[in-house]
Amino acid sequence: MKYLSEILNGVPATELQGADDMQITGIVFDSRKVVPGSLFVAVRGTVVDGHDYIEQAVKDGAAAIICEDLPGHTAGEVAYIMVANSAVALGQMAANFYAHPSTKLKLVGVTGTNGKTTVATLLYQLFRDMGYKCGLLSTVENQINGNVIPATHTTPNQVELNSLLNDMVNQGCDYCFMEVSSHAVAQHRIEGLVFAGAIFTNLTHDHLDYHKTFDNYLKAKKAFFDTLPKSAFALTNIDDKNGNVMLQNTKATKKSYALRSLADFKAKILENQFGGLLLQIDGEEVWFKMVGSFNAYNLLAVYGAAVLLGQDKTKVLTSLSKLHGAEGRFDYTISPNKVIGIVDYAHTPDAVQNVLSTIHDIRKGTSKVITIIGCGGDRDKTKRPIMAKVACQWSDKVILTSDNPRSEDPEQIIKDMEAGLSADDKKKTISITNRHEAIKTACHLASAGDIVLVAGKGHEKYQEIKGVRSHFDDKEELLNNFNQLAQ
Ligand SMILES: CC(=O)N[C@H]1[C@@H](OP(=O)(O)OP(=O)(O)OC[C@H]2O[C@@H](n3ccc(=O)[nH]c3=O)[C@H](O)[C@@H]2O)O[C@H](CO)[C@@H](O)[C@@H]1O[C@H](C)C(=O)N[C@@H](C)C(=O)N[C@H](CCC(=O)O)C(=O)O
Ligand SMILES: Nc1ncnc2c1ncn2[C@@H]1O[C@H](COP(=O)(O)OP(=O)(O)OP(=O)(O)O)[C@@H](O)[C@H]1O
Ligand SMILES: N[C@H](CCC[C@H](N)C(=O)O)C(=O)O
Ligand SMILES: [Mg+2]
Repeated sequence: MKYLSEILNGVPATELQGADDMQITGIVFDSRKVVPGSLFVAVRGTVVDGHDYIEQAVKDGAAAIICEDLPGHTAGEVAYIMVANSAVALGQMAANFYAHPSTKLKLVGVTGTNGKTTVATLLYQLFRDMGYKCGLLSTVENQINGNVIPATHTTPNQVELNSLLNDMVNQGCDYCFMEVSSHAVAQHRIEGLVFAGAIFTNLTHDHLDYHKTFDNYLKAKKAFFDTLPKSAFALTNIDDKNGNVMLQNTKATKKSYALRSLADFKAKILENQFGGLLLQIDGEEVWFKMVGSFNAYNLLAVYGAAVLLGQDKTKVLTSLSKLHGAEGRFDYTISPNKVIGIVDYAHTPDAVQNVLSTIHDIRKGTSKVITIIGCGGDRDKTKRPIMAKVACQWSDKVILTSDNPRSEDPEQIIKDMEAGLSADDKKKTISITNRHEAIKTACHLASAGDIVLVAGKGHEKYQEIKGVRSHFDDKEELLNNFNQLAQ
């Protein structure tokens, strides 16, 4: 319980109707979750407008309403507070409600198209290995000192975020490492948080369904850096063509990392093989368990952030060299028949290209690469033909299949992918809508030494078809097929 006046502290309200000395049981932005005493925040969404549910919220006992426009009919006993942007106010109020937990630990956010989960997870594992209490907010899962709290989003909403940070503070965490998705920035989910540092990984094609243009997508990422405080660090990948843009208007201390350009943190790849990466970082030669040049960037970002957080360089490198990163990222296994299976979360054109070029660089001369790939439904349609094309460019055989068609027709998604293929590409492509059958077929086609890449779902444990999620696990499917073929 908190007084409404405390929750409204620092929130620029344009108009207040009613009293602000009432007690609030909780902040909700979904009318279906209103209970007596709730503060209901009407947010304009991508599907509906929360303002249309104000009356329902009042009927269900909401004590106060935050809105951008006053409803035509207002109830006398309810307080109505008008703000310029409800989502912004929601962030500020959630931070007030939980007494600003982000200021009671060191909060580091990671943004970029690819690598967020990997970098945030490595930082979490690293700092725990170095003896700190830590929290993690990621696509795969949220964690507090090793306890798992399931995640529904890459970046939680304003209320959940502050509630989780508050739990971390209560459990003595020194650090929280979190992913900051572009959706989260655009929807103001991080409003009201105070960051100790921000990391930019890269920016390539994704989410144009939501942001409409690449420029809007870039601006969403940049907005995160623009709002950092002076006390924070802003660490950017200067090899990325938009790396510098992130630093343009930030008040934070500007730092960079790179493999190719001049930077504050530099690394060089000495060896890249299935066993891991040998990197020269800051003059030290170190073996890491992570595979692929893209992971050299991730490791370097983690190293740079750890040093900027005041950690000892040698201690960081020693710990980091033992870590495996996040589940379902370049996760490889060798079958009894000597086929190499790789499960990876590549679901953007750039990630597919990175993972396949890594496989290309480190495979043995005669091995064939068989790629199983699909594209998500209700997501950016423009990446579909490109992902299929990239998969064909870098594979000997490609099986197009389903990856969470959601509300869309899976066959149509595959057709959208096929549209990117030339006649030659089509010769090495098969389309099998059922992902289980697609993985089975790939395993049957593979011989000793060949590589089967199952792309796009990584750690996910479900397949969502027509809004229904059923259990599905790429790694499990791969292992079952490998074992059956060995009998
Ligand atoms: C496109 C998108 O990002 N949508 C998010 C958004 O929902 P929305 O704008 O569609 O909401 P809406 O349905 O229009 O409703 C508007 C408002 O009315 C309210 N409402 C609605 C119905 C009702 O009966 N009563 C009521 O009060 C809703 O609670 C909401 O506040 O705000 C919701 C609350 O925070 C999110 O749960 C929801 O995430 C959806 C489920 C989603 O799938 N998001 C994905 C795309 C996403 O956010 N992904 C990124 C990662 C992407 C990446 O980097 O790869 C993430 O951070 O997870
Ligand atoms: N630094 C990187 N550059 C390019 N590709 C990468 C990089 N790191 C990882 N990838 C590729 O992207 C995939 C997703 O990685 P990861 O889960 O770390 O990214 P993410 O940014 O968290 O993704 P999401 O937006 O879905 O949360 C990996 O499985 C790999 O194929
Ligand atoms: N965070 C990404 C994950 C995509 C993963 C892929 N398996 C899919 O379902 O499209 C998104 O929600 O767009
Ligand atoms: Mg992620």
